[in-house]
Amino acid sequence: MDERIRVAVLGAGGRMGATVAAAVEAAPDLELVARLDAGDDLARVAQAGVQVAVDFTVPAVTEVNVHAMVDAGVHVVVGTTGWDDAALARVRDHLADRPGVGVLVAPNFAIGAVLTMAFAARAARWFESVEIVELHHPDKVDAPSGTAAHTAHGIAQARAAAGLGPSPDATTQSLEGARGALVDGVRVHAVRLRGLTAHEEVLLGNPGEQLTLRHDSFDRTSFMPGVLLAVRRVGALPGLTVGLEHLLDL
Ligand SMILES: NC(=O)C1=CN([C@@H]2O[C@H](COP(=O)(O)OP(=O)(O)OC[C@H]3O[C@@H](n4cnc5c(N)ncnc54)[C@H](OP(=O)(O)O)[C@@H]3O)[C@@H](O)[C@H]2O)C=CC1
Ligand SMILES: O=C(O)C1=N[C@H](C(=O)O)C[C@H](O)C1
Repeated sequence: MDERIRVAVLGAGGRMGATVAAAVEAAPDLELVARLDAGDDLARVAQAGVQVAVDFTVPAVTEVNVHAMVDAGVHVVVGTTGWDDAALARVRDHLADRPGVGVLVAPNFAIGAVLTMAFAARAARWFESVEIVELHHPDKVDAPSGTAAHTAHGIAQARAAAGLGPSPDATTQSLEGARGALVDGVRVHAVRLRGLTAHEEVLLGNPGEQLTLRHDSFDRTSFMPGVLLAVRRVGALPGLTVGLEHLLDL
């Protein structure tokens, strides 16, 4: 009997979807049984006997896809960005009615990026100032990146737990946007530049010193070990899991 996990890729024609499809095809314990793109009927997933669907689509459709997969009893690994607390809460509620089904949403599957987020949260309480710069290819549709938002969230939680207020900033006059966007009270700056793939810097400052944490994804293959790990593990993680860090024993 074939024991391979039956996988579907949603957004299979996209930059990430095509890379994931190739990685699944190359994995001996996984079987790619469906590739879907915009306009394809999601019912094809259930018809193909899919066990795990991987969603790398666009922020506007990813939540609809996840609810459809959960209704079909299919576990889901989500890399698409654009998720906010309200959307995650709706998925959590939905999963309460579907015991045994797992959904894992991760803003970044690159191991180094996950570690950068963890290190940033760990370091945050020791620094007076912090700002995030994320740098991406210019075909990206959302800003700031999901990774930067997740990084800011972890830093904000750590600073709040340590009783730290906002980073000092005497700016009273500025052009709109010059100081970036505030995400959970943390300044985030988004760069879009041809030649880049996916990069992030976390700048932490104290009087007389600075710590810079930087991660670079030079190629989309950097995300594949994390995606495949999630595909293999999501079936044993009922309910909603947010972030690959929960699978890395950090
Ligand atoms: N978590 C992580 O580690 C990473 C996350 N990402 C995120 O993944 C997402 C995709 O990125 P990327 O691959 O670069 O984007 P692309 O635009 O290259 O790919 C998106 C794909 O989704 C397709 N699509 C659109 N609507 C649907 C639908 N309803 N059902 C199925 N497919 C659909 C698009 O088709 P069409 O073009 O025909 O509309 C396109 O092929 C983004 O949110 C990005 O931020 C990216 C890299 C890593
Ligand atoms: O669109 C991308 O390319 C990426 N998107 C994710 C994000 O928004 O954080 C992950 C990675 O940065 C690449």
